[in-house]
Amino acid sequence: MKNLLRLKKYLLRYKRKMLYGIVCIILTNIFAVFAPRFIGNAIDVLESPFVMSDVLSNVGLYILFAALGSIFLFLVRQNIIVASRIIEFDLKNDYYAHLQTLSRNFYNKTSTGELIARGTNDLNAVRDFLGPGIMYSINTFFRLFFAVIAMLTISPNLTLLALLPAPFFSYAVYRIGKSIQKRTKSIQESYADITALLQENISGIRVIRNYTRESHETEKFEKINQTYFRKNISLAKLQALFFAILTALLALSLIPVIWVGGINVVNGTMTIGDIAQFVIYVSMLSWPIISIGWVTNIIQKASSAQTRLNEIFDAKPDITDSLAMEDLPENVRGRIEFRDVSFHYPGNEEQDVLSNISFTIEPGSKVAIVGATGSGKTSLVNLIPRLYDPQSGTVLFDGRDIRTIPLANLRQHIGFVPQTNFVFSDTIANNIDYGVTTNSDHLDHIIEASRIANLYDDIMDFPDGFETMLGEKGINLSGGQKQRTCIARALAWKPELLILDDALSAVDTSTEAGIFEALLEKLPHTTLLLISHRISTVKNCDRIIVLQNGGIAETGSHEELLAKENIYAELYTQQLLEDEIQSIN
Ligand SMILES: Nc1ncnc2c1ncn2[C@@H]1O[C@H](COP(=O)(O)OP(=O)(O)OP(=O)(O)O)[C@@H](O)[C@H]1O
Repeated sequence: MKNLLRLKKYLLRYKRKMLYGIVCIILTNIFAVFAPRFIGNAIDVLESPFVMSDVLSNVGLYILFAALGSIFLFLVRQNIIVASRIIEFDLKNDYYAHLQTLSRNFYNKTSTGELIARGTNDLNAVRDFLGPGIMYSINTFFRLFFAVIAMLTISPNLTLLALLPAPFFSYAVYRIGKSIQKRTKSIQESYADITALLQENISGIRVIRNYTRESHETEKFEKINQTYFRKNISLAKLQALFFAILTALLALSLIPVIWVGGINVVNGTMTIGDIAQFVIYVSMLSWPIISIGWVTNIIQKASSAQTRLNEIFDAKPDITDSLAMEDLPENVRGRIEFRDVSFHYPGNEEQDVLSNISFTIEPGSKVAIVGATGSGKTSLVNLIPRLYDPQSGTVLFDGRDIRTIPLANLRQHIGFVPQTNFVFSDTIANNIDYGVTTNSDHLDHIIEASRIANLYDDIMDFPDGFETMLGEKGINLSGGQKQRTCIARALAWKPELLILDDALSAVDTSTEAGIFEALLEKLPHTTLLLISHRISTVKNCDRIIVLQNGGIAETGSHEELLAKENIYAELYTQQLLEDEIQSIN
C-alpha cells in the first residue's frame, strides 16, 4: 500500500478537482438516500382518505431529489474520473520522459516488452485505483453512512437483519474478484505473447518467406491464439457465474426484510411505505457493499503495479551531468584524445573490453579503426558521446575531459551513425532532418546531406522524393539506402566529429568510395572516425588504428602499416586475395 504514496504529488496537483468530487459524492448520496422517503410517503398516502395532490407532491419531490442525485453523480464522475485521466496523462508523460533519461545499460538489462507492459497495463491498473478505486471507496462510505441512518430511523432491528449478509457479500466478491484477476492477468500474458509474436513475425517476414516457414509460423500463432481464446472463455464463464450468483444472493437477502417487515406491518409497528423504502435502501446498498470487495482488488492490483512502476522511476541514469559543467566554447574543433582508457561493461568486471587505450585524433583528420570482430571497436567509439563511461582513464574532447561537458552540449557536436541503423516511420526528409532544430535553411540542409551520403539520386527516383513515407523500420528502403539515410541524418546535424561505426557495410565498394570522397571534399574540417572492415576504404584515411583484444596493436598510415608487415598487412593481403577470387568467379 505504501507504494501508492508515490501518487500523492499527483493527487495534490489536482486536489481541487478531487475535493469537488468528494463534495459531490456527499451531495449525490444525500439526495439519493432522501428520495426513497417520498416513495414511502406516496405509498402511505394511498390509504384512505386518498388525496391525489399528496401523492403527486411526493412523486414530484422524489423526481426532484432523484434528479439532483443524478446531477451530482454526473459531477462526481466529471471531477474524480476526469482527474484520474489527467493524472494518467501526466504519469504517462513522466514515464516516457524518464525513459528518455536512462542510460544504455538500463536498456541492456530491461526488455522492451517489459517497459511497454509497465507503461500500459501497470499504468492502467494505477489509473483504475485513482478513478474508480477512490470514487467507489468514498462513495461506499457515504452511501452506507446515510442509508444506514435512514434505515435506522425506520427500524433498527430490520436494519440489522438487512445488513447481516453484507460482510459475506463483500468477502464473496473479494474472493471471486481475486480469481477473475488471476485469469485476467493470465489473459494479459497471453495477449503479450500474441503481440510479441506478431511484432517479431511482421518484422522478420522476409526471413520467414526466405526459409518458407509461413505454415510453421501460422501454426505457432494459432497455438498461442488458441490459448488466449481458451483463457477468455474461462473468464467469461466465471464472470457469468459471478453475476448470476450475486443477483440471486441479493434477491435472497430481500426475503427476510420483507418477511419480518410484513409481520411488523401486520403488528402495526411499520407502514407499507416503510417497507417499500427499506427494500429500496437494501437494493441501493447492494452495489456499495459489493464494491468493497471489488475496490480491495483494485487497490491490491494498483499497489503491485505501482511497485513495478516505482522500480523504473527509481532507476537512475548511469551517465549524468555533474555540477561542475561548462558548455564547450563557440569554435568547437573536434579533437579527440584517449588517455590510458580501460573499460568493461557494467556487471562484467572480469572482462576488460578495452585496456589502456591512448591516442589522439587531431581536428579535421580522418582516422579509421580496424580489427577483428569483437576486438572492441564499437565499445571504443561508444565512449566518445558517453553512451558508457570508462572505469579508468580519460576521454577528452577539444582538450576537455568529456565528463565536464554537459551531455547535450557534447552530443550536439558529434554525428554518430551506429552499426544497427534505425529509421522512423516518417518521410525521408523528416528522417534526415531529425536532429536539426533550426528551420532556416531546412531544405538546402537535407539536400546537401543527402548528396554527400550519395542518397540524393535514389531519393529523386522515389515517386514522392523527399516526402516519400518510409515504412516501419524503413522496410521500403534497401539496406544500403537505409544506411545512407542514417549517414545523411548525422551529416545534417553538421557535427564537428563524425563517427561511422561500420555504417557503410551494406553499400558496394564504389558507392563507399564515392561517399568517402564527398566527405573529404565537402567536410574538410570535420574530424572523421571510421570503423570499417574494408581496407579499400580505410586505406585512404590519414591514420589507421588497429585494435586487437581491446588494445591498440599498431597504428599508422596505410603505407606505414603495410611496411610493418603485421596484423594490418595480413588483413590487407587476405582482402586482396578475396577480391581476386571474386573477380575470377
Ligand atoms: N552491451 C554489452 N554488454 C556486455 N558485453 C558486451 C556488450 N557489447 C559488446 N560486448 C562485448 O564487448 C566485446 C567488444 O565488442 P564490440 O562490439 O566493441 O566489438 P567490435 O570490435 O565492434 O565487433 P564487430 O566488428 O563485430 O562490430 C565483445 O566481446 C562483446 O561480446
